Amino acid sequence: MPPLSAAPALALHDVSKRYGRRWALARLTYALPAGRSLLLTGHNGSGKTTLLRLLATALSPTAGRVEVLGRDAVVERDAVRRDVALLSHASFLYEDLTAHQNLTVLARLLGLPSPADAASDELTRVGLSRRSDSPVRSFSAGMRKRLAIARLLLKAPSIALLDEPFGELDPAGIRDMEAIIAELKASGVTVILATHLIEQGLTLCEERLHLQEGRAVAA
Ligand SMILES: Nc1ncnc2c1ncn2[C@@H]1O[C@H](COP(=O)(O)OP(=O)(O)OP(=O)(O)O)[C@@H](O)[C@H]1O
Repeated sequence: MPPLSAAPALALHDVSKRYGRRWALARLTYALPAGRSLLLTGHNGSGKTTLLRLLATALSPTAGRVEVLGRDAVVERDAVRRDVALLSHASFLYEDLTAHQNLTVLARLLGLPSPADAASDELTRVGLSRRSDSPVRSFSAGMRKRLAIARLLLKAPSIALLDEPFGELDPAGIRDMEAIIAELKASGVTVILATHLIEQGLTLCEERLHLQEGRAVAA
C-alpha cells in the first residue's frame, strides 16, 4: 500500500520507551506535517537517539504508537524501513573493504542497476572520491562520517534521520554536510536532525522539538 500523501511525516501517539527501570521517553505526542523538517534538541540523555531509533524501527515503543508517513512502525515495520534511513554513531561500515566496495555492496543489496557507478557518484557527492580505494580502517572519524552519509544517500530514503551529523567534522566538513542536508530537503526528503549545533539546525529545519528527560518541552 502506498503511503498516505496527506499523512504527517511522522506522528507520535503517547509514546513511551523504557530501558530496564529508566524511562527514556515518557508519553510523547507530536506530529510533523508532511513537507516540513524537524530539529530535535535536548541535553545529553534527553531521548533524542531513542526517538530516532524508534522512527528507524531499530527499537519498538514500550507503550504508544509511532507512525511514519501514515504507517505504524511496528505493524508495518518492513515498509517503514524502506522509507527511512538513519545516520547514527554506529556507522555499519566494513573496515577491511574500501569506501567504494562498501557502497557497491550496499548498492547491490538495494538492487540498483549499476552498483559500481552509483557508489562512485555518491563518493563524489560527499567529497571522498580521492580516497575511494582506501580501506575504511584507514579513515579518520570525519571521513567515516562522510562515508556514512554517502551510504544514506545511496538508499534515497523519504525520511532521513540524522543523529549528530556534524559531530567529528571540521569546518569545511560541516559546510559540506549543511549543503548535503539542504540538497536532501530540496529533493523532497524529510529531514529529522538531532544536533547540539542549534544554529545550524535552526537554519535547516522549520520545526523544532525540544526534549527534556524524555518529554517535549518548550525550547
Ligand atoms: N541501551 C540502553 N540501555 C539502557 N539505557 C539506555 C540505553 N540507551 C539509552 N539509554 C538511556 O535512555 C536515556 C535517553 O538516551 P538517548 O541516547 O536517547 O539520549 P540522547 O538525547 O540521544 O543523548 P545524547 O545527546 O547524549 O546522544 C538516557 O537516560 C540513557 O541513559
